Amino acid sequence: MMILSRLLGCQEQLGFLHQSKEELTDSHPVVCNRNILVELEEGVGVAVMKMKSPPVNSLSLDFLTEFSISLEKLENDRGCRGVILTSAVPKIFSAGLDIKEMCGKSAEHYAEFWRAVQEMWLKLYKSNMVTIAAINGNCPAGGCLMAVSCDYRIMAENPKYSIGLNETQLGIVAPFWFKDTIANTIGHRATERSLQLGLLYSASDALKIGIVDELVPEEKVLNAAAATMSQWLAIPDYARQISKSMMRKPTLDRLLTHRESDIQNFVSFVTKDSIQKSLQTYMESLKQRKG
Ligand SMILES: CC/C=C\C/C=C\C/C=C\C=C\CC(=O)SCCNC(=O)CCNC(=O)[C@H](O)C(C)(C)COP(=O)(O)OP(=O)(O)OC[C@H]1O[C@@H](n2cnc3c(N)ncnc32)[C@H](O)[C@@H]1OP(=O)(O)O
Repeated sequence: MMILSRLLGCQEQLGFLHQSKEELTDSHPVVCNRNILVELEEGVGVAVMKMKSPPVNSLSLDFLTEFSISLEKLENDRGCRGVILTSAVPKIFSAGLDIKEMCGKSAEHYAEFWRAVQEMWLKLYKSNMVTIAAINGNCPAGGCLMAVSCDYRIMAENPKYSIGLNETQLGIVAPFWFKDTIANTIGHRATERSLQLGLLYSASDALKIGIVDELVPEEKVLNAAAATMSQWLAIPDYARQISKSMMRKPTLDRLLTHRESDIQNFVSFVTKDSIQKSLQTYMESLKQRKG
């Protein structure tokens, strides 16, 4: 019930009611949501989802809810066959889960938050559409999860950007389905090293290890994503979708089977004093780094 009311509440915030005439053209209907801009190029059947939640596109409960609703709308739109996921915030793809959602809140809040994280991943990982991440900035932790849940990743070749699952550096543990998703991308051994050490890879190392598929100059990331999209869309949808599902279903089923216990694990993990302390110390270190 709480989730339903949040979804309904969010649908109003989503701004379907607030579109101006300038934002709606025949060829590029744009939906300006609070955190995500969705632009559907109808003739081509491709939507661009631009995350625009400054300063760092952190994945708050509101953001995740909006993301899942937006993706579901595209999934149900027969005119949309592909999605390019990118960022409208300079230098940042996404800073991952919003740490503020995991600090000093109630157990009920943590459970609701974690269900929204699961939902985002389930929707993205099982999408029937072709999904391409156009990674135009830093991409740690939950940001990396989003990227590796797509079918293909193109990253800006900027030595300042990094990508990876750095959870252990915060004193927390990536859950099994984060681990499964990255292992499906880079293999078991590389995942073991990557997770234990909480490695963040430079763009060039990310290409070498296979977290990303291609590097291009920053200003070409979106064009490169569009070019790759047209190659993938040249394959008949039905055959491609069944192949995708064959590869991903066991991983999806594992979370679906253990969804409630995963939420309980998260809540009991994150409510530990030691974990709260680690997260607070990490947030303070982010603030101090600035100064
Ligand atoms: C046994 C197991 C059972 C169950 C599983 C249990 C647990 C699993 C739990 C959790 C899994 C979590 C996955 C995650 O995604 S955790 C998030 C990890 N993210 C990070 O480590 C990234 C942190 N951020 C950065 O490194 C940088 O901000 C940056 C490189 C992304 C950008 O650098 P900038 O210099 O451009 O910006 P900053 O000045 O650092 O930041 C601006 C502003 O934003 C705040 N902020 C940054 N990241 C976050 C975040 N992830 N959440 C909330 N807020 C964030 C930062 O503090 C600054 O705020 P102020 O302006 O100072 O207020």
